[in-house]
Amino acid sequence: MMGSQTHCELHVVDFTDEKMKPGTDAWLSACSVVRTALEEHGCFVARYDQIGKELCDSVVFALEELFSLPMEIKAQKTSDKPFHGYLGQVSWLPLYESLGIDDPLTSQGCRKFTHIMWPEGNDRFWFQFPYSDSINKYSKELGRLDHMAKRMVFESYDVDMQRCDSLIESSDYLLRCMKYRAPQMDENDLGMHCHTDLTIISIVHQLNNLNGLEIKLKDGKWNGVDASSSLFVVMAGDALNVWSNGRIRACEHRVIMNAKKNRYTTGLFSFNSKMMRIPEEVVNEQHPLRYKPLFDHYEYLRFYDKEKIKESHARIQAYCGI
Ligand SMILES: O=C(O)CCC(=O)C(=O)O
Ligand SMILES: [Fe+2]
Repeated sequence: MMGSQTHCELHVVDFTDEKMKPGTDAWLSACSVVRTALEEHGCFVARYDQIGKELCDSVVFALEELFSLPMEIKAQKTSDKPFHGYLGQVSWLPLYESLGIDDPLTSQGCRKFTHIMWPEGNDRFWFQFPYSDSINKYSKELGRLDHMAKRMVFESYDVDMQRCDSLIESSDYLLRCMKYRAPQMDENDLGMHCHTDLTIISIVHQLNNLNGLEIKLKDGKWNGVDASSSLFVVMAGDALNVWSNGRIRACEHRVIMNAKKNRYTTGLFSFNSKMMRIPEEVVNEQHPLRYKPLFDHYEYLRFYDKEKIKESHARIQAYCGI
């Protein structure tokens, strides 16, 4: 599965630009790039330097410790929602392991997770120098990027900013932490099969600078994304496809493990805790209403759990198509 290119075919939005604030020309033109990118490929690459190498290193160190815990301990992180708990030792994804941290933008969320992994009250790992609060700090910065991306999407379709604020306020977050070990001689290089996420937006970061994430472009070609501490892939999930009345594509992506070392990635996943309504601004003559106008995100997750429909279009259509 060789031959994918770097991120050059994907749209890049530069959040390191000081002028990137609502109301500026830089912001306005970014809004239009974001909309084009999401309609074409379901994602864009964000250049964002608020996290920095040092914080990344400390999160990598934290994940190394976390995944080196015994399997029985990791398996204690369970959840009634798909992909929120521990996943590992999956026969068809032998390289892959993941753990979800609920509510990672708050220090209580991070602490609660710590207590599941270290029930003796071993806060040493999270709260002592040099990793003190690093996961929380890291997640909060990703959260800021998530909010900016959502504002840009709403603005690009001329949807009221108050409705964006209320969507953001009712967003639940999950930090998925992932580890892929290097394949052995007799194993293939598939880290994660092609899929779309069930989220509103997922922000994926190749944390320890090892490539592997590939995006399926509009024309069906696979496009690799360069790993860097300052590059983040902002992907539309199924719920954003529904919100946009099908105009934004849910991003199809996969992971090919060509690294010889353990690869660590994170994804900040957002879900809507309240009913989401398709805004009338995205419905018009050329784009007649495709889905039932009220979308219950957690019911959709339960539907996925029950029906296990792999293909994104078929899944969304079966759940809320009209
Ligand atoms: O690890 C990656 O690069 C992507 C992971 C992913 O797609 C997911 O967890 O949904
Ligand atoms: Fe994904």
